[in-house]
Amino acid sequence: MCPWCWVCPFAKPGSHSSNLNENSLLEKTLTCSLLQKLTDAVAEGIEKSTLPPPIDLSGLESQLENLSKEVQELKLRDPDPIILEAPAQISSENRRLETVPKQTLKAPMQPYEVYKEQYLSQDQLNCIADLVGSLRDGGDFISENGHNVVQFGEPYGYTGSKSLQEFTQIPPELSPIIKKLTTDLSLEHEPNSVLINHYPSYDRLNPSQSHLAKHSDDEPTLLADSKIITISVGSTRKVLFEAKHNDSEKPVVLEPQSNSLYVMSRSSQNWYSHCVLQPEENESVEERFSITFRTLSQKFSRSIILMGDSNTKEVKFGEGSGKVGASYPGKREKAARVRDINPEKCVGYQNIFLHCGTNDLRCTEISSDSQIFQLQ
Ligand SMILES: O=C(O)CCC(=O)C(=O)O
Ligand SMILES: [Fe+2]
Repeated sequence: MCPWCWVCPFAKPGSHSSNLNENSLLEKTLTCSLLQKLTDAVAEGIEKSTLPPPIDLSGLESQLENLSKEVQELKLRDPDPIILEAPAQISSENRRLETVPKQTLKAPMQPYEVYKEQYLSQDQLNCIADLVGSLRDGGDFISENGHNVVQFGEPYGYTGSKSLQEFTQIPPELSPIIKKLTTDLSLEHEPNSVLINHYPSYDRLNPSQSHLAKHSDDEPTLLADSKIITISVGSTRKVLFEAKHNDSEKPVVLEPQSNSLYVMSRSSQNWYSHCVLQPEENESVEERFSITFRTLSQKFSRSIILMGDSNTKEVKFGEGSGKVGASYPGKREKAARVRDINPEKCVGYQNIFLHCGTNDLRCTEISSDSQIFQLQ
């Protein structure tokens, strides 16, 4: 690839636009050397001036040296390295370099936060069962890897999705359910996207594909602080949740009964994957429908979280004048110092801005302006 622009696959031609960049680079280099000369002159001036003797920084220097040593040791101390398969010619000494740190992050939450049986009234359940039955009979479902799907509302684009990515009206039968979910679960955002999964009946004589592959609902269009809600109708299946960063955490199995509800948070998707298991060979199960509700915004794929000290407080997210957010939805999280930054708060945002350092750089030993000159 072109080493000047890293885009075109050709060697640099004479008229390449990067010539322009090179010229400005040259100018900047000249400016830099001028600046360096100025800096040196100022430094020399300060040295010759009659300021009081400079503060002794040797203590600070040795502290820094110790800190560097500690960091170095910490890097080398790898309690249980995983040795990657090394080619035969690599000596055992070099194999130490071929290690990757073992990931044992503990999830700060459960894979799902609510499971409730007998959720809908009998009338509501009948109404939903009629709806999914008529969608199935009307040929509305499309076949995806292991099961069938139909989507309504904001289109949910995920890996392997075969649905048309266009808005379709949510069936009116689902509106009271969406209202009920929003109230019962005190949702911050009303779900605006419905994906119905159909898992066909299965038995040994009539075996069928009736499963959903391992995945996480972590698409960038899902609002970071939203929920993914599933209502089950029909026969039960096993939903398996597995921790993504901790092999020693036991998988969790949920068998959602007909007319049950389970709720996952958007953040739990970064810690757990889930799948619907294919029935066992000797099992005999009827069909199951899962009606899943999500809150999506196409703009959210440009979402921002801004973490920082009081200097960032004027940045207001949301719609309307003076607000960032019409195009770049997101939020500001206060983090006065580096240690206040909570990485878990960043989950689900596509752009993370950290504005920090000014409070951490505060130097309590400096009591007057004149002392500032002494810190070269
Ligand atoms: O059917 C279920 O319970 C799970 C559905 C699911 O994971 C999904 O639609 O993303
Ligand atoms: Fe899912």
